[in-house]
Amino acid sequence: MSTYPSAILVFNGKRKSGKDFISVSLQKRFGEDKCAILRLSGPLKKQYAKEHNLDFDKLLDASEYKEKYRAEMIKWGEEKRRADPGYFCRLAVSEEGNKPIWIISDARRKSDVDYFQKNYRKVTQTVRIMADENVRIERGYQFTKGIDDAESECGLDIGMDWDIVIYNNGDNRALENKLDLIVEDINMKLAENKL
Ligand SMILES: Nc1ncnc2c1ncn2[C@@H]1O[C@H](COP(=O)(O)OP(=O)(O)OP(=O)(O)O)[C@@H](O)[C@H]1O
Repeated sequence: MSTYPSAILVFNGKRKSGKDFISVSLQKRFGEDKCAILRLSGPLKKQYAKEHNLDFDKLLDASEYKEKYRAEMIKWGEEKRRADPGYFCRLAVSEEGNKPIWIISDARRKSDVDYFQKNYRKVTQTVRIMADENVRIERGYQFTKGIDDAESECGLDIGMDWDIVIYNNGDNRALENKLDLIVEDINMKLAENKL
């Protein structure tokens, strides 16, 4: 079940830039009762598993199973999106969108951003998480051909005008200040009915 949200943050960032870490930090600040994290990759995996008779739980963890199907699953996802660009966004919203604030933790394509900007224009803000490559490597990133050079990882690297940019290079005090400001701004706008 979903309700019309009061505020949406649509996140994008390279692998291991800290999208999940920051989503959870922000959710804690807003309160879990008010803020939901919507992962677009969740419904993709669920649908893929369903249509291909696979074990959904194994697809979600970092097992060999996931690696085996990853490339095939990306291709399948692209085809679904081509036919219906909002397909996975709609599924994510219908499963998790029952709290007033949504964090979309993993927008990967222009069509993902478009979906929220088009359907929830007034309440949507786009957020780019930035981290240097050496920091991402320390967090476990390893360039993988066919994945890190594919549209699913690079589709939003250029041509976007982000509402908010968050730097996550290890200075956690600066990060916390930034997250506090984001939460303050949204809470203030909500209180003033500006969102
Ligand atoms: N500011 C931070 N302080 C401490 N640890 C961090 C910070 N940012 C990220 N990490 C850690 O780095 C690792 C990668 O971060 P995270 O999973 O959030 O990245 P991601 O962008 O969601 O990655 P992926 O695209 O692969 O899902 C995690 O173990 C996370 O806990």
